Amino acid sequence: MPAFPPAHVPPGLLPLMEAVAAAAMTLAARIARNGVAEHLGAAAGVNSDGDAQKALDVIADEVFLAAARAGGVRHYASEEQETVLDLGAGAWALAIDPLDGSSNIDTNVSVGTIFSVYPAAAHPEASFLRPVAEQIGAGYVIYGPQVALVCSFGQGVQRYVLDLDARAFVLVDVAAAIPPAAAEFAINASNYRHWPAPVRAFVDECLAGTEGPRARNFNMRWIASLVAEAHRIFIRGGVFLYPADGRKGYEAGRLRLVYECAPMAYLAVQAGGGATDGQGAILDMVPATLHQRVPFVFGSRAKVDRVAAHFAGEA
Ligand SMILES: O=P(O)(O)OC[C@H]1O[C@](O)(COP(=O)(O)O)[C@@H](O)[C@@H]1O
Ligand SMILES: [Mg+2]
Ligand SMILES: [Mg+2]
Repeated sequence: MPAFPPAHVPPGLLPLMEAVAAAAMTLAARIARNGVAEHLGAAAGVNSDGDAQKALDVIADEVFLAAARAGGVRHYASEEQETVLDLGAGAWALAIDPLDGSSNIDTNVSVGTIFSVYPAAAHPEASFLRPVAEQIGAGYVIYGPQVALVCSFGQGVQRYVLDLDARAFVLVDVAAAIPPAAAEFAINASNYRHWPAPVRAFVDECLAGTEGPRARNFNMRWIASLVAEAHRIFIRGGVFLYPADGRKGYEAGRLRLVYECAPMAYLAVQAGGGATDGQGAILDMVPATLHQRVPFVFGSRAKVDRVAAHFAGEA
């Protein structure tokens, strides 16, 4: 049994997906033993973007860099690396957030890996500073009670679950779809006072419930792991928001376009959902810099449209 079922992967990308699946299994096993022989939440420095790194951020980057080499990747762009690494040979460019949700490592809450694939360009930076619509695949791994890999190569979204006994991912949903509407929203509400008016207006109308303009009650969630929020949204719908806000350093939100928002947007759109920065579709963007941040809203189509309508002054 192969580590990754080949049926829905373009043949040229199969070595990469097998390497990614093997890396995910390696990482999942280490995460499951956190605290036994090593402390994965230990401070490990600061990355080029000024984010504090944990031991697991660095380990995950090493594990996926090795997978990239094995999987035919020429250009490797990681949230944990300052510049694009040129691996010398290979046809692909891989953008990766090796470990998403770092603040949750020691709390035994789901963390993940997010990745995006492009054909390699002639120069390392050109592989990623291009229209994000040129992605040819994207996916994430969630290390949760269950390890799952959700990915798309332009023919809908497939969901795979890790069978620990077989040491292989098994296809469980060939056409994962985000329910078009749902009564859940996810945002870090502690930043309410810093949000722009359209985000406050959207959240206010959700909080007003049956007495408000939406005439229904909503539930709120915040896990502080983008991958975990995404997985819930892919299973039962809802919307995720990490807007720009008034805090220093949050002028464009927190999440990175190349490593987080572009792949999630690709998956969301392939699953029938939407993704916007409030003003325009994420999939229409062209990153100006590798570590660029953007405000990010994605999930069920109707809810994303509602947020966009607030930004347009049409709600
Ligand atoms: O702590 P905050 O501001 O709520 O931010 C949480 C967000 O930051 C992230 O952890 C950023 O990702 P990293 O852990 O890869 O830096 C997201 O997964 C999550 O949605
Ligand atoms: Mg992240
Ligand atoms: Mg990360």
